[in-house]
Amino acid sequence: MYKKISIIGAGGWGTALALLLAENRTAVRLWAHNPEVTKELVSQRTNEDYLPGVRLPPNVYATGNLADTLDADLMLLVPPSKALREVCGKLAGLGLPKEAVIVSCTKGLEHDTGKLMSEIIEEILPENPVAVLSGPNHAEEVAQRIPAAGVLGSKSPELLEPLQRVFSLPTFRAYTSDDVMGIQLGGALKNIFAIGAGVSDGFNMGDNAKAGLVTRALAEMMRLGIAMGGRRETFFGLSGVGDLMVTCFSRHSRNRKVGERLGRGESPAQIQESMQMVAEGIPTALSAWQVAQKLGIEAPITYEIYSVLYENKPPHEAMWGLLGRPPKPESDRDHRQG
Ligand SMILES: NC(=O)c1ccc[n+]([C@@H]2O[C@H](COP(=O)([O-])OP(=O)(O)OC[C@H]3O[C@@H](n4cnc5c(N)ncnc54)[C@H](O)[C@@H]3O)[C@@H](O)[C@H]2O)c1
Ligand SMILES: O=P(O)(O)OC[C@H](O)CO
Repeated sequence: MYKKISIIGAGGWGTALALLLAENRTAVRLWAHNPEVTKELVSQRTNEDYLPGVRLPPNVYATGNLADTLDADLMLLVPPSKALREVCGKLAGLGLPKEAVIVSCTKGLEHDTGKLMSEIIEEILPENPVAVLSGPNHAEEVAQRIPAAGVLGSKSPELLEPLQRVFSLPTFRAYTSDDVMGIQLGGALKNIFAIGAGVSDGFNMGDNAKAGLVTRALAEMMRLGIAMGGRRETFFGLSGVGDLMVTCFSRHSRNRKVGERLGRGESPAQIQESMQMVAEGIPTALSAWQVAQKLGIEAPITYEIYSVLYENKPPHEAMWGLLGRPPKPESDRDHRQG
């Protein structure tokens, strides 16, 4: 069992994971990027801006000094995806021991390279064993010990059993998989579709429209995800359809809320300026559209969300763009075409 756990990133998810893993009575170090957050975590034991209503237990030590986190046998990386490369670079520069097992809990796809988080970690910290955690896990519920399930993935099977033991807690059920790409692709791509589901909510379009959109989103997630190296069955699991459902339907989802605000008439710039928390669907829409073009995969929902976010396309035009596509069979004979 891991004895020294460090969590890099004290946003909502990093903080919820600290509360969860502290139940094992293990020492947990929680690193915050923002000095104000560190101050509050240390002095008040709370994180009101990112995860209101929780209190850190005594075995969680908050720090703003990354060097304090290096003495760890298990390190969870939970920064926003756009900061992961920078965080890994800092850990490498500080000499993170190569024995430390790294678990990426971040959901995203890098701009221009199209790399998943595990690929960035392996590039910068090539000697550390790497795993990922994904699934339908809103921090707000996990922190309140409302039951949830997630999936741990690694290419190294020997990592999975000890990780599963650490993450198996009374209110958290951890599954395992060797499809590291598929798990991360589900977790990254669903955020784009949750923005679309939110637009549908913002338009008050009704339950039929949203169910239709989310179902076609699953087909698109699979087309793109399989072309990028994920396995078909993984997209029917917790990190695929499971996370797609929770993010498209939950009142907690930041991505769904971004879409809802777009549907109600706010601009992408207005929304981003007023949002402190990360909505990964915004950067991922650009990365995924870049990848879809490169691989020649038809990705109409991704394209419409990308156009709304990056090309000032009005959301109602995006919606009509999707409804007005040429008729086609429901199942894709050629998985590249939508
Ligand atoms: N919140 C959830 O329910 C949840 C659940 C599963 C996965 N995730 C994923 O976890 C990742 C983090 O999300 P979150 O919800 O914890 O974020 P958040 O929006 O709650 O907080 C973002 C955090 O990132 C920090 N940050 C900003 N710039 C940084 C930088 N350059 N370097 C390091 N840290 C920086 C901020 O200070 C803040 O603490 C995302 O990829 C998200 O998709 C979130
Ligand atoms: O609040 P969101 O939209 O960032 O989603 C958080 C998690 O990824 C849900 O599993």
